[in-house]
Amino acid sequence: MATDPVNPLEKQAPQDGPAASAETAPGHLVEFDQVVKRYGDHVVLDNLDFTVERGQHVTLIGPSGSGKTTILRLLMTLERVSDGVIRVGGEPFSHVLGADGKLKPAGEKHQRQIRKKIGMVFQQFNLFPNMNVLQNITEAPVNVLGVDRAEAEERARELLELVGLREKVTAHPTQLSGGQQQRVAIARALAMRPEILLLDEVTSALDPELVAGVLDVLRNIAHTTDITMLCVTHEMSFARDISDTVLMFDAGRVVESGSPEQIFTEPAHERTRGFLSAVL
Ligand SMILES: Nc1ncnc2c1ncn2[C@@H]1O[C@H](COP(=O)(O)OP(=O)(O)OP(=O)(O)O)[C@@H](O)[C@H]1O
Repeated sequence: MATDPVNPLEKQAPQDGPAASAETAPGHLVEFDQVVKRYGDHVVLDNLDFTVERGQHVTLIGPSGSGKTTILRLLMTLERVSDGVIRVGGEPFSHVLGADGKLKPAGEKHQRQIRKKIGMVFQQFNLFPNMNVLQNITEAPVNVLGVDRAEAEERARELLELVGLREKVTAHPTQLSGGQQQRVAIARALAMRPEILLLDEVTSALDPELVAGVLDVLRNIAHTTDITMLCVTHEMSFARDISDTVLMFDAGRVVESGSPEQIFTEPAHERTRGFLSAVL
């Protein structure tokens, strides 16, 4: 499919299977419904409720250990809920509906199907060291989604343009700076045409002088595409720029949520005020 070279994310190709039906599914794109995550006796997420709407940019802020990364890891099925239900596109993600009408923990296959809607960029870029930039970006679309190679390469080039690395098509990861590698990782996540992009402290592992370039790329994506974003960041000015909603976490719960203006200018909760005064 031909895509607009300036904004390759604007037109999302229809996907196979459940993902296609989720395109039209009513309601929240992501829903955490009374989600509990425990490690032994340690309650990391405590009856957590929140929703993300299609096209919304939601940022999770809060002190270290408050559970932000765990939320993204649950969505990537790197962890399982201890209790409660996560829904994506209206479908239970962590559970399936049994013949008896009751929800039971979902199997790997169900989770993999729904996970196709989700792309994630981690702190560490984790590019394949033996592949060049183009191969890194096209590997999963071709081998996981079965996209035609020529089509995947055309899209990869458009995405490289979007992240400002058009001239690095044949470079290998070791020939790139950390910031450039992270921009390739962003392109790689977008190449899967996710409905939701998860960003987990994507600049934390970068040298300070490389942070701005990566954040500018993400600002551009946030402002010029309609992709849904769920972002964990310690970069407060970035959170302010891209978010529709900011969720302030403490001890596995949302203590306050609101627009960036509300949260950063007039935080209502004492815990938010304390956190912001420490980090701003
Ligand atoms: N595999 C694990 N086993 C035991 N405890 C864990 C595990 N993973 C995370 N935790 C604990 O869960 C809590 C929440 O961790 P999480 O990484 O979600 O916090 P966070 O808010 O993202 O913190 P940070 O801002 O430092 O990344 C922490 O107390 C952490 O030690």
